Amino acid sequence: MTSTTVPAPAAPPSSTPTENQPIRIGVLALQGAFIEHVHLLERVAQHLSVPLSFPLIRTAADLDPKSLHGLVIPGGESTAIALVAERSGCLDALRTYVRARPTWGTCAGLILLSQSATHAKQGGQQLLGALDVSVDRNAFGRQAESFMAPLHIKGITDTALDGTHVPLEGVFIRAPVVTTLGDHVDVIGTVTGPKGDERIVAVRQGHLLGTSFHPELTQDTRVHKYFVDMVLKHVQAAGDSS
Ligand SMILES: NC(=O)CC[C@H](N)C(=O)O
Repeated sequence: MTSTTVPAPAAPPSSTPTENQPIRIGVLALQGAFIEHVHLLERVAQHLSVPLSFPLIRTAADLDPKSLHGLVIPGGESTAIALVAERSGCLDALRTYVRARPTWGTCAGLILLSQSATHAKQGGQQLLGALDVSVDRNAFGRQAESFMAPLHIKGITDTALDGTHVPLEGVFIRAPVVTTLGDHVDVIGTVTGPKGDERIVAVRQGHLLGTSFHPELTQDTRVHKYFVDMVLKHVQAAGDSS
């Protein structure tokens, strides 16, 4: 496993029970835009006093819930990620992991986390099934119909320190939308699509986060900070950093 560690800057001791052990947030690196997530997470880590590391996750052994505190499943192609996961023998470990620890799926990652997906390939597409939603894959059309749109996400400030309004920039590339929701799923973001209709593009279900856009392709670290905070709170609540 490749690992990137960002040393914590000299700062007052944190209340997080890390005992100098880094909190490890993995990025699934089977296919897709994984390294971009590592870069944004590293930028978030530079502003925190807690030591964090961001291992690239490729095997079942990498997915030990005792030593991996959170996981990002990147965008890419959900069928390809599922296929590689199956062939490399980590699909079941992923299924177990995402039920236990904070996991954020972006775009293809959201599709993988969900319980069902339309436009799944004939013969079925392997999903992790932890997030109680159905998604419509490629709901906005093909690659050429990719678009950017301003977004507001519940729980993420869109007011800058000087009081100006700075919405997140949503990058949608062959993006899915959430079409049905289980009782425990909160809608935290919608977007007005190119055809003027309001679509669900960000959801939260306890320790799971799903976004159909790509914050890792922008310079804005707010969604990554939101997820890091989710992981830190989960570690604190569980007292399981060792
Ligand atoms: N940018 C993306 O991750 C696209 C996901 C793609 N629509 C899929 O089905 O996997």
